[in-house]
Amino acid sequence: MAQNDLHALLLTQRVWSPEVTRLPPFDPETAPPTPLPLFTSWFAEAVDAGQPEPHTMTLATVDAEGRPDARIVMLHGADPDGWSFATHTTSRKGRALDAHPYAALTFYWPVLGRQVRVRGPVAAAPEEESQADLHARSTGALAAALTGHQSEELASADELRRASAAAWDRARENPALPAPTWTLYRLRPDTVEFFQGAADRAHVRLEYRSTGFGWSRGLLWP
Ligand SMILES: Cc1cc2nc3c(=O)[nH]c(=O)nc-3n(C[C@H](O)[C@H](O)[C@H](O)COP(=O)(O)O)c2cc1C
Repeated sequence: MAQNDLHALLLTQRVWSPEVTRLPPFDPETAPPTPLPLFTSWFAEAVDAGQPEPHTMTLATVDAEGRPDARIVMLHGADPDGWSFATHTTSRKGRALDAHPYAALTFYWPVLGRQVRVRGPVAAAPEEESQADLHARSTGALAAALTGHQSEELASADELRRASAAAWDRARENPALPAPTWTLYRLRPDTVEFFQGAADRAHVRLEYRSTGFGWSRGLLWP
């Protein structure tokens, strides 16, 4: 596609068209004093509104050289200990988290014009907990974890097909097989920001800030 076509196409695109998006009012005065209940209710509302894959999020990290990177991962849970996700310690993001154990998560739920941003230090869960979390998931999740080598250079698509087929066999034969580098991480938030889009663009941004003992809250200009 020529550059001009792309530019023209971009100009035809809209965010929050009324056919796909409902923009609920959000009064920050009525928000709970801590971010977790609000996240939980916004997540349930995204599910109810038919948001595809609401449990996927962007995980942003910073590597040893101070360079940022970001990719999609799945949310495994959110509770008073933090927001959790799982990956290989040996992957690019795993190595970045080793160098800088601090990350940002971003959720985008366009059916409701909502974004949630969570930032804070990240810690790996104990080995047994990581493996239990993996074994509670699907055979495909275990097969993918057992395939391993995440982020390493791949010589050919054939090599992956063979490794993946062998991993599926092992996962089916032994659903309790450990995937040693697969690790559950928890991000304990310093800040959690809730963004509610508004048709007149006077969007609401409510940021919760951890004080170490509890939470303070404030609005941000959109
Ligand atoms: C919808 C979706 C969900 C994903 N979930 C995960 C996940 O939970 N864990 C994971 O390690 N990679 C997941 N990935 C793959 C990552 O986006 C990424 O390609 C991979 O983890 C390698 O990233 P890295 O090289 O930055 O470490 C997912 C990708 C997509 C598109």
